[in-house]
Amino acid sequence: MVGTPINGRTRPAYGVVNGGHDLGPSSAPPSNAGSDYGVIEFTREDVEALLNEKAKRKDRFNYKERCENMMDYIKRLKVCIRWFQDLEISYSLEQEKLKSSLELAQQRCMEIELLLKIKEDELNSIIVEMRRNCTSLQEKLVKEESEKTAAAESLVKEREARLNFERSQNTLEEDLGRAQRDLQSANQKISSLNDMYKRLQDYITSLQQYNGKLHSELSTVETELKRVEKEKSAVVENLTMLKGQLTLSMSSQEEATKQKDALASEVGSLRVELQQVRDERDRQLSQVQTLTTELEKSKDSTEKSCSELNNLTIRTNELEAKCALQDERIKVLQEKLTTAEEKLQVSDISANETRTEFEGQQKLVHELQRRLEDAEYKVIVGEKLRKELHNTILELKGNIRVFCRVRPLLPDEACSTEGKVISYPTSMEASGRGIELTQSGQKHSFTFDKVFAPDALQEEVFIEISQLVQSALDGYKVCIFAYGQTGSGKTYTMMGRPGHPEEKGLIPRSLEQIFQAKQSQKPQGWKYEMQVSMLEIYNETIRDLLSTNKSSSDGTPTRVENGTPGKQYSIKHDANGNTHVSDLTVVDVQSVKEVAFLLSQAANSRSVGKTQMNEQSSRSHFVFTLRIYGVNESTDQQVQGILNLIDLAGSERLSRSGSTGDRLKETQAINKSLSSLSDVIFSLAKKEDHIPFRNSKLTYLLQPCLGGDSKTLMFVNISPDQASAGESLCSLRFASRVNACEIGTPRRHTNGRPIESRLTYF
Ligand SMILES: Nc1ncnc2c1ncn2[C@@H]1O[C@H](COP(=O)(O)OP(=O)(O)OP(=O)(O)O)[C@@H](O)[C@H]1O
Repeated sequence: MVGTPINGRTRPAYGVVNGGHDLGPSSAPPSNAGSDYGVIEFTREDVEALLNEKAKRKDRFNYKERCENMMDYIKRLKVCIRWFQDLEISYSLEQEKLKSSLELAQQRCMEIELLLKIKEDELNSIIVEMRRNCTSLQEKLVKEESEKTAAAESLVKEREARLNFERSQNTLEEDLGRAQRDLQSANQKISSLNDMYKRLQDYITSLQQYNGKLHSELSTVETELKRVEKEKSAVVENLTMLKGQLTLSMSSQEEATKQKDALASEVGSLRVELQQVRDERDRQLSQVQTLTTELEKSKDSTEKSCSELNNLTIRTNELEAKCALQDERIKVLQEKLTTAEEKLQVSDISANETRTEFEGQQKLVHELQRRLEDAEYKVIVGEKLRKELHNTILELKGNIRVFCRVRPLLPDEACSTEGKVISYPTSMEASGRGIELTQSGQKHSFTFDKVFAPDALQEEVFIEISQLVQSALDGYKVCIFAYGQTGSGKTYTMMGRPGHPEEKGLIPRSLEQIFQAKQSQKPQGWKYEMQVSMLEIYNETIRDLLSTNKSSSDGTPTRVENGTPGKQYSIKHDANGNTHVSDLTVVDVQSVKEVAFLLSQAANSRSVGKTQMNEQSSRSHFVFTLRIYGVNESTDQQVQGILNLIDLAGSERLSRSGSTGDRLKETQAINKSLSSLSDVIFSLAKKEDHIPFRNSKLTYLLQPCLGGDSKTLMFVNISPDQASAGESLCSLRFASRVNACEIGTPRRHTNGRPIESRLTYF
């Protein structure tokens, strides 16, 4: 029997006992059997070794040994039995152990099965859960996938957007770069502008210096001019004397020339005569010769003709005598000719002398005239340059220009016995620009851009503003307004005296200049369109002076209601600084005549009335606007200019004017609007943040001229009489404030068509 492995070990093989005989005494117990037989390993090899031993010892069998061996063998068998018994016990123990462990294992198995079941249930539930999860996950997955697709799409979009963004970022970066470059260039420009500003300031200073120099040059030129004029008068005197001498010498020269001509003709005739005599003589001589030859021939041939010969001799003698006589005559004539020729030479010399003297004098006169013209030209050029520089300085400064005009004393004022109120400084600096007003013994001095004394003619005044008027044609906004106390000459300055063409004012003269320029610029391709509007502000209400829609008079003999009754004309300024007055009549004009007609129509419609201060006092502010639109067809240039000419109502003191009723209301409205004007001017002069343009219709209308980019000129009209000294001083003070106002640099308007032709640009 072969043992089966238990617990990894080979089970011991039990010896086979064949009736007790088969087992010899040599059969020894297993070698490894312990004395205590605790655990004995009795393997198959041990059994086989025992059997082999038995076989070997068969031959040498003997009983004793066999007994001993048997005994030994039995002993060993006993040991083996005991071992087997122990083994059995241990096996049973083991078996029990195994049983118990099997039971335990079974229990464990059951437990495990139970556990497994639980686990299976758990697993099932988990699986169910998992399936559910799986389904939800699948749903989620589907959702996720759709989301993913959406996300992918949005990613694509995002990418595109990102690309776009990157592109826009790039463009933005480029823009940024450009902007930075622009900024840099702007900074450079700013710095260059600053430099330019500094340079301009230097230029202004140098211009001022130059102006001063020009003034001094002007004075030297003037002294030079005076000297030249003196020289001129001396030269003119000299010239007159020389002219007398020249006339004398010319007459004597003429006589001598006549004598010479007579002598020359006499000499000519004598020469002809002499020639004739010579020819006669030659003819006679040839005759004599032929006769002599004939005579000799006839001498030889015949003596018959002695008588003939005698005759011939006589004739010959006669002819010879004649010849001698003629020779003498020739000699006399030749002498005469020589003396005549000598005389002629003398008269030629004297004529030459006179001519050279005359030519010398003429040269001197020409030289002096040229010098005079040069000096005059220099004076004109110097004055023009001074004006231009002055204008440039003012334009650079951006100031409102102020001209002061003092009117002459009126007949009822002339009787004033008190001292002179107005005087004019004669110093070089202030000449033509300064004015002094004396009030209560105190002298107040003012300087303006130009001061016109009472004797200044309308034409002289206009010459000073003609350049400014021209600017309107060149595309500038120009505003000229007259300010002053009532009766100080504002209307006279702006409109002139009606019915006296030589005293016409700035408005008609400006229009003449503009229309002349319009004509003269035609050959250069310029075409102009002009529009006129006229309004007045009466008692803070705008009235359209060109409106054909008039109602009847309001009771005042000279005042007529204009425009639609009760119509409110509103003033608006657009972004370009143009002013629009709603519904105002705008008339296209082609000639001065048309404008003159409109002016007379407006003058008839104006609010004027008699006051204590002025027989014909303007009771409103009059605003004349000429809008000019020019286009050059050859160069495609466009200009848009505006000329505003304003005759303000006169300021007056209620105490002096003695106004009542309507006049009082008018006076109050006038004073209020003029006081708003002075508020605006003061705010501008102080460079305040808020300028109260809206405080009156007048200031709101004038806003672009006072606070914008137009070329503005104010006339301050002054009355020279003693009684008006207070008002004159106020006007002068106000004017000097105006003069100090900076309104910005005038800007030329060179593009864009005046589309809204029915609106008034101011
Ligand atoms: N430079 C001048 N030469 C001659 N006369 C003048 C001059 N200036 C004004 N006058 C005369 O003075 C008078 C008053 O002038 P004007 O009417 O122009 O004053 P005004 O300032 O317009 O007055 P108001 O504000 O009351 O209308 C008129 O008779 C006018 O002819």
